[in-house]
Amino acid sequence: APAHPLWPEIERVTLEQLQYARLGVEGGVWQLFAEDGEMKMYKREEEVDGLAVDPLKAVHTVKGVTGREMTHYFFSPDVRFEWETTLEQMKVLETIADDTLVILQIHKRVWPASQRDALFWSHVRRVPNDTDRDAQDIWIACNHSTEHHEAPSNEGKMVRVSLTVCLVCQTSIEPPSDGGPVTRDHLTCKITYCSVVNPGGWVPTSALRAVYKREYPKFLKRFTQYVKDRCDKQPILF
Ligand SMILES: CCCCCc1ccc(-c2ccc(S(=O)(=O)CCO)cc2)cc1/C=C\c1ccccn1
Repeated sequence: APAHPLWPEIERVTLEQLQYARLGVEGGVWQLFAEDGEMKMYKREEEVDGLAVDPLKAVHTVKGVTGREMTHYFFSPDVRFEWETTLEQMKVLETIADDTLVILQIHKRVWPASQRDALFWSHVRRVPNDTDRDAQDIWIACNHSTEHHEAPSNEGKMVRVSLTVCLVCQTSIEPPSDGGPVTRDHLTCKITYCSVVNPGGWVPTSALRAVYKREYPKFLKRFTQYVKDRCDKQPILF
């Protein structure tokens, strides 16, 4: 593993997020707040210092793509503006490895809040499926707030959010009964998207909850559709 000061934290948080994502939404602590076809979005209403920091967990089933493809396009900064509609600026501050970056994002101002930015490391990895031999490997992409000497301190101009986000994908293949080649019609990708975003500064709780209720379903629908469109008619990446 690369000898970078962030590496131990990247390793720990990525694996913690993997376990967290794999916990179901049973137990009655999660509130279903949006549903669209296969996509189900849950939240927990929590406040930290009077700020709503509502953990979110979404589950979705997407046909015709693999977990490697889904997490690749989630991780790749080159395509982020094609699906992330609330992004205004993005800069890769450091390339730690080909699967690990430090990114600064400035998001569009969301009325009535002041404009926010997010500074985080981003990591993607394949996790061998230790429980089920003939299942495909699991892929996880994880974004977690960090400090970085290259990031502007932007006194007073921008409020910095802190976030931990993961996208965990499990691909399954239903091989064709006629023994023919596996095509995208035989692929199903089960995804779990988890996010905890601390808005970093005062936002009226009702306004923040309205933003999340509007933006998260839109975001996940748009992102997964983007990946389906990109992968259509392309060779499958397992
Ligand atoms: C009023 C509060 C404004 C919040 C501004 C804001 C901060 C952070 C973020 C955000 C959302 C998803 C990620 S990610 O999953 O890592 C993918 C890479 O971009 C990183 C950052 C968004 C948004 C603003 C809107 C918003 C809120 C949810 C969902 C979608 N948009």
